[in-house]
Order: sequence, then structure tokens, then C-alpha cells
Amino acid sequence: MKEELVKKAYDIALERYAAVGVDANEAIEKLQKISLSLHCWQADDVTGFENPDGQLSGGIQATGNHPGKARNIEELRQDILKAASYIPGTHRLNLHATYGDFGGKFVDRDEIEPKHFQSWMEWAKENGMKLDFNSTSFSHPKSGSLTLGNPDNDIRNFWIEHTKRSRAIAEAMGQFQGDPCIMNLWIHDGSKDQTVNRLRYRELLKQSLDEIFATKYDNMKDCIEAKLFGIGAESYTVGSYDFYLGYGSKNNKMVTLDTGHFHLTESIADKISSLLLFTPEIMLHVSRPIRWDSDHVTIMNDDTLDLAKEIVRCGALDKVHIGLDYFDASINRIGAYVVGSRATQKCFLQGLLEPIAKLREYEANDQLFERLALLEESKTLPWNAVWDMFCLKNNVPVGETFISEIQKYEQEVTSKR
Ligand SMILES: C[C@H](O)[C@H](O)[C@@H](O)C(=O)CO
Ligand SMILES: [Mn+2]
Repeated sequence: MKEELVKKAYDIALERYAAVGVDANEAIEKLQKISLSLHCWQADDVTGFENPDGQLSGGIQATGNHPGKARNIEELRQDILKAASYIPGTHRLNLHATYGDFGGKFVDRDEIEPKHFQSWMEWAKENGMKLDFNSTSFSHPKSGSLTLGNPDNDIRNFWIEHTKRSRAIAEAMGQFQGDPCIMNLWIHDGSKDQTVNRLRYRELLKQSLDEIFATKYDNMKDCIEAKLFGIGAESYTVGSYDFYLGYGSKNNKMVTLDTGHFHLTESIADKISSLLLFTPEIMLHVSRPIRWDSDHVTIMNDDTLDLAKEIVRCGALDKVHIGLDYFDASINRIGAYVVGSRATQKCFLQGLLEPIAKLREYEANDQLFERLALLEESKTLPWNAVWDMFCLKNNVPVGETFISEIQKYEQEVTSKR
């Protein structure tokens, strides 16, 4: 798109927003400071490098067979950098424990060490990225249906050891990058059919977590991710939302809100203000559930807009970590990163452009028609002109022009894999 056109539209938008008391320049400055944590697993359908021929387990599924998935660490890094080049701003990379640089050797989960992630730390530094981390309890012979909540001590201790080591790796990453590494703990533990031992498994999970979190670190932050159900674990999930909300608020741990992990009509946006009062910070996994936790690519839909607007309204941008979590294997994977990331940023931009002072004034004066009218009108204010300017300033493609560039990368690189 022509630069003058973007600038012209932006000047008009600036005036239009000023009329409702909003400074669009300030919104751009704030958006610039929002870093997304890009999930490494969209590039290779959650395969990783521990056992590239293994099957994905743990109640999650990457469906589709689009050619060109990353097959090794070099390809994954190349694809992530390519995707990042179309996403305005500076972003983080979220690694799973199975994505270590294992040098072609099998390193079991209870043996992983910071050295297996050293090359990631250096690569991230070279490319101006910070790292986040996840323990990995799925896709392993000992995954079964119970890990940290398993009554079998050998299996439970194996996963405790893995998670302790994952925290030590996150600590090393945080130290290396001079910025806390956020470590997410999600386990799939659950039951396909009715269980008569709900309390037992939750007691065990609580004991495991207490043991895992006994070591205090300064350069990493823990977060615990709840889920409603998984495939093959439809009747019961040990780490439910109630469980982690209780654990997190009692033990000062962040709760991860994965937008695909709740009943479909539940508002994730409404959880933000409550969590902010009882837990230290919040981690998000922004996704798009279609009928279930299908992990479709995030789009600019009402759910994501509501969530972003609520975070801005709460003044909580510095307390909320925004990770993405989807894995669509049916479309170009670099395109999936770009569409989902840009959609998330567009939602936050609209939150930042909301005429909140006027809306709050109306509400305080009980002017409820006026509040509703302005909320409606603000949906069609020219936020897209501000978005285009943000892209221009960041030297990334404006509008849909990234489509042809990703097509070119597909023709020249990924289709040849
Ligand atoms: C691969 C991720 O860790 C996983 O998606 C987890 O965060 C999740 O959301 C499981 O449904
Ligand atoms: Mn998730």
C-alpha cells in the first residue's frame, strides 16, 4: 500500500479519535510495548525434537496435512523468524521442553538440562527475542492418563523430576536474557469415563506441585494452566480451573487462561478482573475454540476483542503475559502465526483506542443509553488506519500484502521440504 495513503488515513483517524478524547499516537506507543509470546509448536504441529516420529498424545490434536512443516531445529528457527518479520513489534518465543537442542541423541524428560537449551538462548539473543518455557508431559511412554496426579510413585516422581528440571531451565533462560522466563505447567491428567477417585488425584497433584515449587527462583515465573477436558479424557480433568484457581491464589502463582479451555459460552474476559485481585499476574494462551478446544488460529472475533479490551480497561497490560496457543496443520503454518498474531494485536489496539474516559463518565452519571451508543460507535472508528500506521512504523507489510510474501516463501522454501 502507498505510504502517503497510510499517512493520510492516519491523520484523519488521529482527528477522529481526538474528538472522542483518545490520543492515537499514545495508543501506538502502548501497542509497541506489548510483546506476544509466540508458541514454537505451530511450526511443526507440536512434534518437537525429542522423538520426531512419535505420536502426539495428551488429549490434543493437530489436524491437517499441509506440506512444509518444520522438520528440525534449523527449519523451525527459520520459519519463526520469517513469521516474526511480518508481525509488527518485538516478541517472545515460547518453547516446550521437547524442543531442546539434543544433538540427535535421545534425552529423556527426567534428564533435560539448561545445556540442551543453550543454543536457543543464544539464538534468541541474536534475534532480539526473549524466551518462555513449558514442561511437556504429553507424547511420552510414561504420559498415560495420569502424570503428576498418578498414584504410581515411580511415574509421578518421573514427572516431578521433569517439571523441576523444566523450572531450572526456565531459571537459566531468565538469567541469560536478563528478564524473567515465564514457565507454564500444563498436564493432561484426566479420565475418559467416570472416576470414583476425584479427590485422590487432585490431592496427589497438589502434593506434586508443592514439591515442584519448593525451590524458589528469581529469574523465572510459574504459571499453571487449567483445562475443561481433553480428547480421551472427557469426564474428568485433575487440573481443572477450580483446582488451579485455588492453588494459584493460595500459593501466589499465575493462572494461565487458555481461551479454548472453558465452556464455549463462558467469558474469559470476565475472569481477568477477579484473577488480578487474587493472583500475582496472568498468563494467557490466546486460541480459538470451535465447538471444542480445537486450537484454531486466533482471529479478531468478539471473544478476543472482549478479552483485550478488558485487560486494557483494567490497566493490566503490565500484569498480563500474552501467549498464543493454536496449532493448525491444515494451512500454511507461517501464515497461521502471522494471522493469529496480527489479529491479537489488532484486538489490543482497539482496546487502547477505546474512549474509556467518556464511557466511564457516562457510566458514573447513570447515562446508560449514552454509554451503549458510544460503545457501539467506537466499534467503527477508524482503528484500521491506526493499525496500518503501526505496521508502517514497524516496517512490516501493511494490510494483506504479506499474503504474497508468505506464498513466495512457501514456493521457495517450505514446499520443497
Ligand atoms: C502444547 C501446549 O502446551 C498445549 O496446547 C497446552 O497449553 C494446552 O493448551 C493443551 O490443551
Ligand atoms: Mn494452552
